[in-house]
Amino acid sequence: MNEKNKTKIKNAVTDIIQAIGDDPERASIQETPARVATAYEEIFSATGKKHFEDYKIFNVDENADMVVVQDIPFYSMCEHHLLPFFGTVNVAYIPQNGKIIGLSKIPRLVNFVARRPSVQENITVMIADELQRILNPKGVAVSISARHLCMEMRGINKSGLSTYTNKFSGVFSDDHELKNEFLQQTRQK
Ligand SMILES: Nc1nc2c(ncn2[C@@H]2O[C@H](COP(=O)(O)OP(=O)(O)OP(=O)(O)O)[C@@H](O)[C@H]2O)c(=O)[nH]1
Ligand SMILES: [Zn+2]
Repeated sequence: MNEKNKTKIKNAVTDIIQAIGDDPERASIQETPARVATAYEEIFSATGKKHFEDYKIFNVDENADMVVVQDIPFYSMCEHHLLPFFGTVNVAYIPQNGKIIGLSKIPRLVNFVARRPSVQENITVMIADELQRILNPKGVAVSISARHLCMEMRGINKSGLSTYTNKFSGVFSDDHELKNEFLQQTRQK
């Protein structure tokens, strides 16, 4: 993020502090607008970026049946209230022609997708679509369990609700046994 946009965030946060009835000059919050700008720079770092680029493809002789990376933590911000939603993601794919990706790149892909204002459904689909684009595997499965603070600390005010979303493509959408194997292995609480 460039300095001009960080300054915009700082000024906006100063206005918000004033509008909620606090004093931006109060000693302990004087640095808050700058802190929020730095935090937003990180939290929203992938805003507007369409494609994940930070990966290498490896070729192996034998195809694994199913590669699963489970319980990947994520944090995002809902695009309706700019409040956090967070939880865990499970990602599976079935390689094609021995094409695989470094395992660490899957949590990196999750971060890439999450670091923008979004909704849970879009994050779920975007992770699946990016993996499909990168590897052209036989199939991709993504499931997300998340808590939404906009439902917990305001509005409906219901604590502890979990929202579950799934996206299946390729063989995972055609083969019910495979889909169930994924869902059983990754069963989310
Ligand atoms: N489908 C979906 N909805 C979401 C997500 N995050 C937040 N929402 C919902 O987005 C909706 C926005 O609805 P609005 O009626 O425009 O906003 P609101 O008046 O603040 O709604 P309440 O939260 O019901 O008070 C709410 O129902 C939220 O619960 C998400 O990831 N997916
Ligand atoms: Zn919300």
